Amino acid sequence: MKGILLVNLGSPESTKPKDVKKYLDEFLMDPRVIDVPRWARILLVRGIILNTRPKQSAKAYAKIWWDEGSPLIVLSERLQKKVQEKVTIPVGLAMRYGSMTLKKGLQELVDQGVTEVKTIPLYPQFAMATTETIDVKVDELVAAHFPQLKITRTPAFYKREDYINVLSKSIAESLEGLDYEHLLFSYHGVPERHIRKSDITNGNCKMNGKCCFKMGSPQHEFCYKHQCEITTVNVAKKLGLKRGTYSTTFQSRLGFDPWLQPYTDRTVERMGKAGVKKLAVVTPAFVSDCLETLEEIAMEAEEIFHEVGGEQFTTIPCLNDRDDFAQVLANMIEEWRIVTIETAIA
Ligand SMILES: C=CC1=C(C)c2cc3[nH]c(cc4nc(cc5[nH]c(cc1n2)c(C)c5CCC(=O)O)C(CCC(=O)O)=C4C)c(C)c3C=C
Ligand SMILES: [Fe+2]
Ligand SMILES: [Fe+2]
Repeated sequence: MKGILLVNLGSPESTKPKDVKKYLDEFLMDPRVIDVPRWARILLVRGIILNTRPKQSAKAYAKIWWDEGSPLIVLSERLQKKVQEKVTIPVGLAMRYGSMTLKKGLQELVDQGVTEVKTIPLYPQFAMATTETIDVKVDELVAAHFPQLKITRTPAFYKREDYINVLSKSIAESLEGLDYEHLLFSYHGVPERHIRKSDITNGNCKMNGKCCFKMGSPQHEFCYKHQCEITTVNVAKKLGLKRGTYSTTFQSRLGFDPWLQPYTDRTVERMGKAGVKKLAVVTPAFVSDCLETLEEIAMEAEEIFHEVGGEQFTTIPCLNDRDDFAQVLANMIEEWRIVTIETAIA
């Protein structure tokens, strides 16, 4: 029997600094997130970051936490339920970090009689720190604990027409009747080094703003920057946005290395200073609202904008458990089910 495992990032168990520290330790010690030699990662993460960040992040989490728990987890669970209602095979949910482990997620499917699993990372764009780390961890778990289990990976879905339609519709709904001057597409950033490492053509991506807009290049299957830029282009096309009324930025940088630019916080500040009064922000790298959207954008970025003279700041919700987004995932599942049936018949 076939089954599905939806996978998201995960959150701390609670907003207590000790739980945030445990979560950040697992997350940041992942070599696909902080991609330096292990000794350097230990020094950086356990020697420096974890001494101060957990307290600071715990305060931020406390501002966005819900009675039911982490918004990211609660929203992922609601999405899983909706997807399950639309398909006939079991749909599980796991997190890459934290207590809802991939191992538990796979085990729950196996316990229901599943022998073939399609993993669906809940990230529209591929990144080494998201999709790749899930794929690699699943392979490790299968080799160690589920040798009979057949796994099918799911490529990033940023250019699927149904996804772009739903993302565009959600933006249009949020902006309906709203007067705004500029729409910012703010994606989670990654260090530029990650883009170079994922470049299967060895150095084709120059990150100079031109190569990532070209179509049909093999490296783009793994180029996070390309996939973010093209998500913006496709949505802008779908919504008929005029040039100059929208732009792409990258948020949440950590550390001192160069990350993808332009940075969201600096852009928001620059726009406010340049006289933009009404700004809207959408965050398409996140499927579920989380710390990075509810706090970093809807609170911090909004505050920056107001401080420099901005008047109206609108944060557009993520796709979360929208019915039409659950349908996009159900479409992906159904396509896989049908292709595998057809292959078996042939
Ligand atoms: C598109 C998705 C994400 C990418 C790419 C990504 C890369 C990345 N993140 C960090 C460091 C942190 N991220 C944190 C929170 C966080 N990150 C994502 C998604 C991506 N990260 C989400 C959905 C969240 C929110 C989780 C939640 O519980 O709500 C954090 C923790 C919070 C904080 O202390 O600021 C850190 C740290 C790196 C280093 C990185 C790429 C290398
Ligand atoms: Fe992150
Ligand atoms: Fe590029």
